[in-house]
Amino acid sequence: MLGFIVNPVSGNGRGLLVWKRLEKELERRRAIFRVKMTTKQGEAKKLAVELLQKEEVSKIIAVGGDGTVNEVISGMKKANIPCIFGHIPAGSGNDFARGHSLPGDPVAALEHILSGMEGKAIDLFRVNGEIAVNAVGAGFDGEVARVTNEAAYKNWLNRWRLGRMSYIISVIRVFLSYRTSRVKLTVDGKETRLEKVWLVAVANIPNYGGGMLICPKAVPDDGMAEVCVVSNVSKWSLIRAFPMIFNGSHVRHPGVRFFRGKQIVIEADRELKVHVDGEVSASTPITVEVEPRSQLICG
Ligand SMILES: Nc1ncnc2c1ncn2[C@@H]1O[C@H](COP(=O)(O)OP(=O)(O)OP(=O)(O)O)[C@@H](O)[C@H]1O
Repeated sequence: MLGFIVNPVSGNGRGLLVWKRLEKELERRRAIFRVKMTTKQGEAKKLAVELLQKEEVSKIIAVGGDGTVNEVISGMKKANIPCIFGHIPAGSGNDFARGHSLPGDPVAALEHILSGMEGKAIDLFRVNGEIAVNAVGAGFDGEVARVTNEAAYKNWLNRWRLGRMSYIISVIRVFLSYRTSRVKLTVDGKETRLEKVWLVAVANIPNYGGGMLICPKAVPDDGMAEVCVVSNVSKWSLIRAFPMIFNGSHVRHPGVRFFRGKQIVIEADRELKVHVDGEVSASTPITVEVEPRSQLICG
């Protein structure tokens, strides 16, 4: 049996519309399924645990965006009952879907899940005990995630289906006031001292923040995390270089450095906000550990 967890508010309401289409399609195919709708933040994790413990599901499918993907996989790991994860993208960013080349159209994505193929194993990260599926970011982008979450304009813009706009406003607000920091980065025991750091991103897939290619060489099943550091760049040089991140050409910029490893420790001279798959959850210091090929996905 298939278990669906739907975030109806993902993608500014797209989650619910996508589910209505899928429900019709599942009924037409006489598929046997259970569905659970989230009613608040964080609930998808609990629902995944319930589906695994109380129903005999062979696959759990998250309908929503990257926040929902994170919560559902976190629940699956918490329940510790092996099960294949499937995803139907209905969020605003959908980095997981892009990073794993999943179909964007909901019915095509369902077809893909129903096709019965064996799951493929992907790496997960553990960040101070919590699960990360796509990426973790400390510094500038952690602060952007915090400001967006707390902003009064977020709900207002969401109501008008302009969720992306609130993110852009937050980027500009944080950019104007952001102070860089000193960071000690330890990758598999090897320390590097970094000055004037804007951000440290640790990625499992190349895609980031809904369309950026922060770590173009990240591979989701190689047992390694790819680390991108942006440091020693002035504000104006950063503005000029920013568009390069959309096609991955920032890799040649002198202010951008990459590292790779299985265990990444980020410490800073002040507390830096950290986002995990786009949701603010921690502050530095953090330890990111790769859990190699620890989740099966329909991919
Ligand atoms: N019923 C609900 N009401 C309010 N928030 C919810 C509800 N259900 C889930 N959430 C929260 O909505 C947030 C956003 O969900 P999600 O990330 O799936 O969508 P998105 O932000 O539109 O997409 P993306 O992350 O791909 O940009 C998550 O933090 C989740 O916990």
